[in-house]
Amino acid sequence: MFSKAVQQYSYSGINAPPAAGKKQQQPLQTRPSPPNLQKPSGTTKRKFERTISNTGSLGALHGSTQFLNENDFDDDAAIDLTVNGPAVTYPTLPKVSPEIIYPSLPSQPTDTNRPPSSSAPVPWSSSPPEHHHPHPPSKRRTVPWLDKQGNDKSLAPFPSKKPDGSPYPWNKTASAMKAEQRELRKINNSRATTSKQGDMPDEKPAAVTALPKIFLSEEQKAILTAVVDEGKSIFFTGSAGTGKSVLMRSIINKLRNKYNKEPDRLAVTASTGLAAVNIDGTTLHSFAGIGLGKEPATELLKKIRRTPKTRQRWIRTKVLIIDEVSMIDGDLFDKLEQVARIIRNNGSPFGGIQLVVTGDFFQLPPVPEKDRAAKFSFDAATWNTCIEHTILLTHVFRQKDATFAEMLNQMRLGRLTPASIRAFQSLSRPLNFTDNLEATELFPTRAEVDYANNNKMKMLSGETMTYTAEDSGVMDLAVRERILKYFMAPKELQLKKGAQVMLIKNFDQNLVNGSLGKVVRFSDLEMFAYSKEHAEEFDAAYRDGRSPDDAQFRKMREKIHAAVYKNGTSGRGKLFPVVCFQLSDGSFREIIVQPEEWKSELPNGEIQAKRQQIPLILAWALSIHKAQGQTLERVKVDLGRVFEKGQAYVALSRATTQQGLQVTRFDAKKVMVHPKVVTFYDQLVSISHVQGKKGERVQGLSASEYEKGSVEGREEEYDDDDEAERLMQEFA
Ligand SMILES: Nc1ncnc2c1ncn2[C@@H]1O[C@H](COP(=O)(O)OP(=O)(O)OP(=O)(O)O)[C@@H](O)[C@H]1O
Ligand SMILES: [Mg+2]
Repeated sequence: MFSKAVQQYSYSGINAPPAAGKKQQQPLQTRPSPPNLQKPSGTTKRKFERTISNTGSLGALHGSTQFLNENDFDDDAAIDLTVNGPAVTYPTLPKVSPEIIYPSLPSQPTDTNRPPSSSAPVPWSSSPPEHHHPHPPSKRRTVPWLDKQGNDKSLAPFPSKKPDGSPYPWNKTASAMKAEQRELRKINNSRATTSKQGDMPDEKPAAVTALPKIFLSEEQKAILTAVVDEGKSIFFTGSAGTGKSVLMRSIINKLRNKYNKEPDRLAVTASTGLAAVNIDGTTLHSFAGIGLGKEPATELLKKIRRTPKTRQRWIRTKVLIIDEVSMIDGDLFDKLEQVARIIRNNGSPFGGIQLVVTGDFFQLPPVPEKDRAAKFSFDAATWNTCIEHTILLTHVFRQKDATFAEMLNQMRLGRLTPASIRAFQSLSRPLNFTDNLEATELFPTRAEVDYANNNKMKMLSGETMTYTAEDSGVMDLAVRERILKYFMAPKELQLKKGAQVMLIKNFDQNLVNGSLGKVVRFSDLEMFAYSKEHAEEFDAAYRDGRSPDDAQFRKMREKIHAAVYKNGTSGRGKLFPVVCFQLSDGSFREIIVQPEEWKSELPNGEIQAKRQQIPLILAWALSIHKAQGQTLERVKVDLGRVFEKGQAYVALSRATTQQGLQVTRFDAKKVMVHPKVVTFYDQLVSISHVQGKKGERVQGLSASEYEKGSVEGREEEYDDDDEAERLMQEFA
């Protein structure tokens, strides 16, 4: 590689600046390196040269000397040049003066019968005789490669066996080599099988924000092409589990690549802070710089114009992503559309910005205004002009069981048949799992969630480990805190051995956001690595139930400690939770969980807030708000508590199977669907196929029943996560 570099750059002579008053030497011609260099016959070989201007006597000395590059002899061919055309004449260098007188060296005895140098060493030295040691050492110096008889050991044949008699690898017979390869293959296979049984590969799986390798369906690919290649403004929707989020992550990845030279051309936003952090984006309010966005568009315009950064953001944006659009109010949509046209001085819909919007209007509705009913985005006056294509994803991935998917779809549309109602009511039986991992219970409010988790933690003995998040971002701490408030990862995470936890980051194909597990111990990385390499020995010493003061086990643990901290470092590394996760295929995997990062980022890359925290939350209980978008193998819902429209469907549609779902107090009246949403989707697809069997009346609500829909007296318990949303929007 170097010779190539030399090849490329060997023409640009490096001329030191001339000494003051001296004329700049003509720089050597810098020429493009010729495509190929041949070694000419008979022409002068020129080495890679570097001329140094002569400054002063030392410089004069140097000046007359052609320094060749230290690697010059690496590969002559790479350096030799074809110097076609007239030989280059070089200016004759000035005579070096004054003459350099070298010190004369003492003459050496010229005795001709001097013994050959290869014979035993003669004590010759360049220092004058008088400097010689009066009593030369009696013992002759030994030369490492000569043996006692003075024979050169390096020429002796290499021993075929190691001192312990075993053959050197290169001296192995073919059959010995084969046996060794068989042995190695056996070890690797056994290691592979143990990892299949759920042991974690040693290295920590780096968490990924995009979902692990998932092959998009034809429907998903068609939307991806329309957005990324054709630049269409698309709204894609579908029932829970139809792959909207997976597709949105793929679209964001592709668009981030497309605009990687101008990242501020792509704005990644979502209606809620939680959904925004899930896609490393920011909230729509924050992107727009409109605060809560309650004022009329003219006021919002003033607000935006007062902040050049925000105005610039509007002008630079080419593609605006909006995830979980169902919570965006229709009036706000219209105001933003008007702002876009005016700020960008562009009369096209949304000021010419390409919109990529997804969500499910049957799930969480817009946060209702105090003084008026919520207005869906599709009710916005400008929705139909801004959205060129609306595409419905129909293939449900989350639920493999078609009957269960149908039940959920009827619930989504508010058209439950009596059979489906009976089926849901039959799911009130308790769930029994043998691996002491309980179902995660979903509650409408955070207070109920904290109460349930804390109760469970109190029942665990053992020490509490507290992990405090490392936060960074905008300087204004109040603003930063408001954003961090809606991060899934908590500021303080308290864990105990035996705690039920949920992974809140995608690690790989099997360990994803939503995977459920139990904390089995706390360990530093060295000890964890040892426990993987010496699983049996470690398990025997540390398995549960081994009383710590049992001498036998104490000895085993001391031996392991000595092996792990062999260089005497008593200082154990930081302790992290070791969690045994249950995978979707029923197997288990044990990993050590280290801190991961979440951030809320503006299109220009400005980090509003960033959090480093262990990617786990307590998972005996979870709020429906936080469960939005999650896929859960084991889930419990008390429908008697649910009061917000769409929440029942959001809660139950997290489950992947009926076996993993427990529903108590199922009441079809709680299934509240806004008739406008039904009409909107009717236009997308005839929903006749979900009508009940001939003559069966399907359960549904009229518009008035829907408006009355919220259960009396429970509004005050609004999930304070939504309060956080409201607050967060204030931040914007
Ligand atoms: N093309 C695909 N191939 C295989 N699995 C997929 C595919 N797309 C999505 N999935 C899986 O289906 C489940 C649901 O996907 P995703 O969360 O994207 O659905 P969603 O429509 O966003 O659901 P929700 O409305 O609840 O947010 C996930 O477990 C995901 O891994
Ligand atoms: Mg989703």
